[in-house]
Amino acid sequence: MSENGTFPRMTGTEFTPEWFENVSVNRSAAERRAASLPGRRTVKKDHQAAWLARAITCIDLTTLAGDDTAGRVQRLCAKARQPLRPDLLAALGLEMLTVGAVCVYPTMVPHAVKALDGSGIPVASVATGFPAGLTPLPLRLAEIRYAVDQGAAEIDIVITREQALTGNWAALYDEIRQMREACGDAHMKAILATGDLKTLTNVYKASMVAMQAGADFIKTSTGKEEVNATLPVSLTMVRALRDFGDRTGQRVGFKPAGGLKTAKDAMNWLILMKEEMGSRWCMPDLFRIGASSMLGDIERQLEHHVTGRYSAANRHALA
Ligand SMILES: O=C[C@H](O)COP(=O)(O)O
Repeated sequence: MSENGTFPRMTGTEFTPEWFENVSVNRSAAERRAASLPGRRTVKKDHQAAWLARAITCIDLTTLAGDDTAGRVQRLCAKARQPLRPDLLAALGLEMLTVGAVCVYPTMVPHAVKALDGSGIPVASVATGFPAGLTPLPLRLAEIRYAVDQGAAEIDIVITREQALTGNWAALYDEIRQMREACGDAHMKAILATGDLKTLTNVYKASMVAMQAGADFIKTSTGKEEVNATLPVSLTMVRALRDFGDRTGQRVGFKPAGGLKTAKDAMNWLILMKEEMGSRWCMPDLFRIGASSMLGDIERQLEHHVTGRYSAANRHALA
């Protein structure tokens, strides 16, 4: 949440290709900078438990599987309400901790809304023909409206990769703008599916177009591409959102997602955000981690911090 206690919606800008058309991202420089991040001491070791607790508050706890059921979603929501065992929470000196959101497919939204009632945890829904985004645009827009009607407060849309791959940036802008309208008051996260975009230059340009079209967050991946969230891609997107913020004063959030499974991943991405954007971007209104199976490892690491022992991984099996 922002300082005034609300989640401000982004307005975006007119389509402004001058802000990105001549940009070229140097891959080896991005890779070098990304490789240096995990070793940095930005987040001190002594404070790691606090940072891991912070990471939990930024997780979009996710299930996006073909065999999802109401029961699985209910169990996930119970975990979202109480992501850490009460004894660990108490040992860390925390009274309460919840995840950032629960992220599900559209038909699972009503189950999640019901299970999270009264918790203040928002339900996020993927939409727009997730993960490929290749259903006709009117159907993709209708899917957004359906999910919002069912109670989703956040919508994770996917972009049409073809428009990025062919440099049809105006068409990409128009499409995302329509999705933005369809979201109404719901927050929109734009998934770029960066593993499909071939170059970091495309990643930068697609990020800029999504933000101009009014995305509240830019998100790396669906979790279904061959390559999902990586640090060089994330660095490129974060630089784009920093440039966008410098030009417009708008604060867009960032969501890495896909293949992030460990407490170490959480720390690496928090270090990236802190180094590139400052502590303000390490809060759930501006940073989320999309993950179906990271929470268990964070819980294990926090248990080790508190008790000096690791318990078996299957004690923290869910999420
Ligand atoms: O949006 C979140 C991702 O789909 C989660 O991907 P994951 O299952 O690899 O954690």
